[in-house]
Formats: sequence, structure tokens, C-alpha cells
Amino acid sequence: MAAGVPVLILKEGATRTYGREALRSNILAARIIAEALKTSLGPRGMDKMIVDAFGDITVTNDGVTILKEMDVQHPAAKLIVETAKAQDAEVGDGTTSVVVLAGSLLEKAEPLLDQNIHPSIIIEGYKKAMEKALEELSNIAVKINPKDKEYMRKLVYTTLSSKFVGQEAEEIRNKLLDMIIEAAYTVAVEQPDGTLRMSLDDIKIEKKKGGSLLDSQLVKGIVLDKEVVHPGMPKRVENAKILVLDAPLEVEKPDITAKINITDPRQIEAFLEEQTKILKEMVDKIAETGANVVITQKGIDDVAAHFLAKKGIMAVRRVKRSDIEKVAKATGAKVVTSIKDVSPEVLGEAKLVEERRVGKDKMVFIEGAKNPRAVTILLRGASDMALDEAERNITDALHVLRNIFMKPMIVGGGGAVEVELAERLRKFASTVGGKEQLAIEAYAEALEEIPVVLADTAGMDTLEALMELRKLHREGKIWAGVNVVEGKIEEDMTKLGVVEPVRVREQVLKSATEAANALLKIDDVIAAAPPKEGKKGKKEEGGEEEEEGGSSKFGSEF
Ligand SMILES: Nc1ncnc2c1ncn2[C@@H]1O[C@H](COP(=O)(O)OP(=O)(O)O)[C@@H](O)[C@H]1O
Ligand SMILES: [Mg+2]
Repeated sequence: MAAGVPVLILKEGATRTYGREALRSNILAARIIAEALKTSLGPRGMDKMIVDAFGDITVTNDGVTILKEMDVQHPAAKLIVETAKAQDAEVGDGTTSVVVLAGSLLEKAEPLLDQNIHPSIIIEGYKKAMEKALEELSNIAVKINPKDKEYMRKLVYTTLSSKFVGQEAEEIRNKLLDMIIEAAYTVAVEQPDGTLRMSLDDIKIEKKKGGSLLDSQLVKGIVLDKEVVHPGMPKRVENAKILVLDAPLEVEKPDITAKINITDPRQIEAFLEEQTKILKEMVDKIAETGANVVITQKGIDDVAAHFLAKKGIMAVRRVKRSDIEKVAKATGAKVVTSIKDVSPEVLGEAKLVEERRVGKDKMVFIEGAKNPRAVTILLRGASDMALDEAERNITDALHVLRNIFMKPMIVGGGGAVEVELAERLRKFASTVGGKEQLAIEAYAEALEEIPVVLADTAGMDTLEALMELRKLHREGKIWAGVNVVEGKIEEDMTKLGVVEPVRVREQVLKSATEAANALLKIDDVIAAAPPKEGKKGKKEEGGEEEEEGGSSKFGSEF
């Protein structure tokens, strides 16, 4: 490489950092993110309160939520954030672990860099360590029976055990647990090989402020946060034949440019009559199909609503696109985009469609749908914050179930699996030798950061905890870990029910290693000058898009 020849002409104000300096600055940035997230790991993790530029407040200990809300600027930090988001999208869990592990891998790389070990050797060593760790992970994983509902209930209980503090906590957890388990097993489909599959799309979470979390309910069907359009319409329809529309029941408004010249009052009357006639014809056409419920994404004119009511048809308008899709899927309806395509064949079916009072509002319940694999968890709660956090916790628990359904294998949590893998990696390292051995040993040490952080959240002496864990694992207690609730070392975390889906831990290892290695590979950072004050507003508007673009750039490079 021809060093020192300036081939790049940078814009004024752009900065460029090379070599070790670039590497150090990236490592530092990634470690700062990890440091910030550490204290929220595990059930004793602290909550973070994040206030955005608009003054909106989020309180959470959910890793990916914290990262999404934090306005991260440094490119290396952004890469870590993107990795956590990818982890979240892939398995829906383990995001905090990924960030902590990636940060720790980079931290442990520093002394090696100080010894002048080339980054490429560290990268290679980390890769080998990861592969070995994955191999050992499947060796120690325990097979479980996903159809054992009671066992799965216990398992999900531990995911929720850290959440909801306060007096009603136990009651709330049990309530949510009942709904989660029931929902998951309702939508799960047995595969030919005996395993279960579930799609999170089949479980809708609808939040309605008011009441308490204990008033939440599981509905075997779909709940729409809408009222029936017209007071004259039935509020309850049994054996519903449902027309799902993506078309308005309105007469198209004339163009803004079109001008209607009215010279005679009778012309207005004729015009209105004509409109009424068109609407009546629409409603007649719908009634002819036998439909007794109409659900549309678009509007319904008051006159059309009146005619529908006269025919005894219940109607709901301005339903969200995503809900329209769910209703169609659940009831077997075809979404119709034009009234002329309405026919008996496109109708969906459900045993009951009913408007019910929920707190101060009314909602429409569609139950006993043709496809029984559609459920709604209707959450109630005193505040938006409480509802949002409950939704995140439920989503987490559902992800745990989905991951175990997909791959019914577990490992001990509370850092047990990490300590065991670290022990095994150290043994492996000695067979590799050379400088790579050092990198593999560094990887092992990085894994131990998970139990160390957990012990820290429980106020334990971290060094003592680690020593004891290593000792127990050397004695063959492979699931010895940190009981953070009681603040002590436990010989078998699986007995406590603190277990983790293997699928999540696999993904944690892969994502964290990939992120750390990607940063270790960079030896040149070219940063454009920050935008001038005047341009700021413009940049902020397009902020989201820019961020997306930035991340995909990373994605394609590594
Ligand atoms: N009751 C518990 N005791 C000890 N460790 C636990 C317990 N529950 C969960 N953990 C551990 O906490 C870690 C997960 O913490 P969490 O906050 O869910 O972060 P992540 O975003 O990585 O999933 C795992 O290592 C898990 O084994
Ligand atoms: Mg988790």
C-alpha cells in the first residue's frame, strides 16, 4: 500500500483517523455503549429513563429499546446498535447480552493490540473461538419437550419474574402468563417432525388505557379499536358474514378543479338524489351477497351508514391496514378494493362480531373466526408507559416460546452457559497455541463478562463470584450460575428454572463476534464535517432515512 500518498480529497472540515488511532476510537465508542447498557442486564437490571428531543419519556430496561431511543452518533457505536437491532429482529431476545459481549470482546482485544498482535490474528482467533463455542453449545444443550405446557409455563415465568415490581406483581405475572401460554398454544401449528411452529403475526396485542393490567384479557379472535359506525346498526351479529373492504362507501368527491355551476335550487336536490342513489345501490349490492358485517379501511358516508343500518348490517370504518389484513386472514375474507367486485365468495366468517364496552371506550370483537389461529391480547393499564412496558415483556416472552418451539433445546442461564463455554474454550485454546491461543483465551474471558455483570447487578463481589463459578464448573457443575434474585451463586440454574433457549445464545455469540470483528477490521475512519447550523433542520427531517442508509453501508461492507 502506498502510504502517505493523498488519493482522497476530502471536503473541508472532514476528519480522518488512521490505523491504531481509528481502531482505539472505535473500540472506545463500542465500549461506552456496552458500559451504558450493562447495568440493565438481567432481572435485577436497572431501568433507564430516556428523554427524547420532544420531551417524550421512555422508561425501560429492554436493551434494544434503550438503544433505539439513544441518539447515537459515533459510527462504531452505530454499528453496535445495528447489531443489537438485527439480533432483536432475528430472535427477539438477547440484545443486551450482544452489546455487553461485543463490548467485552473489544475490551479484551486491547491488551493484545498493546502486545502488537495484529488485528487480523485477533479476528481469526475470535472466529475460531466462536465456532468452537457454538459446537460446545450444542454438546451441552438439553433437549426439552415443547408440548409440555406446564414446563413451558415455568420457563416463561422466569422471563417475566424480573418484571413488574410492586404489590400486585405476582398476580399480574400470573395473569399475563396465562394469556401468553394460552395465546401461544392456540396459534402454534404442529410440524410433521413433531415440533411446533408459531407466527408472532397471529398474536395481536391491543392496548387500551384505563383499568389495571389485571383487567387484561385474551380474546380468541381479533379486537378492533373502533366503534360501530351508526347507532341504528346491530351491536351484535352471530354467524357473521364479513365483507372486508379497502374501498370507501362514499361518492367520490369532485375534483377540486371541477366546478359545478348551479343555477337552480332543484339542481342541488337532483345532485344529492343522484348521490343517495349511488350509495343505496352500493349498499344493496353488499346486502345481496348476504354480508351482515362490513369492515373497511376507508370511510363510510353517513348516508351509506344509514342504508346499511336499515338493512341490519353492522359496519366499522377506518380500520388500520395491518388490522384489515389480520381480519382477512382470520375470517378467510378476501380484501375487496372496489365495490363492483363484491360477491358472496369474498366474505369471511366468524361466529360472533360484537361491539363491547372496554373502559370508557367501545371496541369491536371478532370471535370464533374461521381460522382459529388468530388471537388478541387486550392489555389494560393505567398509563401508556405501563402498557408499553407490558407489551414489550409479553413480546419477549412470546419470542422465548417461539424460539424454543423452533429449536426445543435449552441451556442454563444466569451466566452458567457462558462460564461453561469459557472453561471449554480455555482447554481448546491450549491445543491451538501461538498468538491465536491468546485471542481464544481473550474470547473466553469476554464471555465471563455476562456472569460478572449479573453478579454486579445483584450487588455481589464480582471477582469472588467469578472465582467460585469457575471452581464449580471445573468440578463438573455445568449449570452453576448467578442467582441474581437472592444474590448468591447457584449450583444448578436449570433447577431454578433460569434457562435460555439455545437459539438465542447461538445468535448472541454470532452477532457479538461479528460486530467486534467488524470493528477490529477498520483502520481508517473518514468522517464528513458535521452539518452547518443552517442545514440542521433539513438534516433532522431526513434523519431516519439517513440512518438507514448508513447502516446498510455497514451491512454491505462486512
Ligand atoms: N432469575 C435469573 N437469575 C439469574 N440470571 C437471570 C435470571 N433471569 C434471567 N437471567 C439472565 O439474564 C440475562 C438476560 O438478561 P436480559 O435483561 O433479558 O437481557 P437480553 O437483552 O440479553 O435478553 C441472561 O444471561 C439470563 O440468563
Ligand atoms: Mg432477555
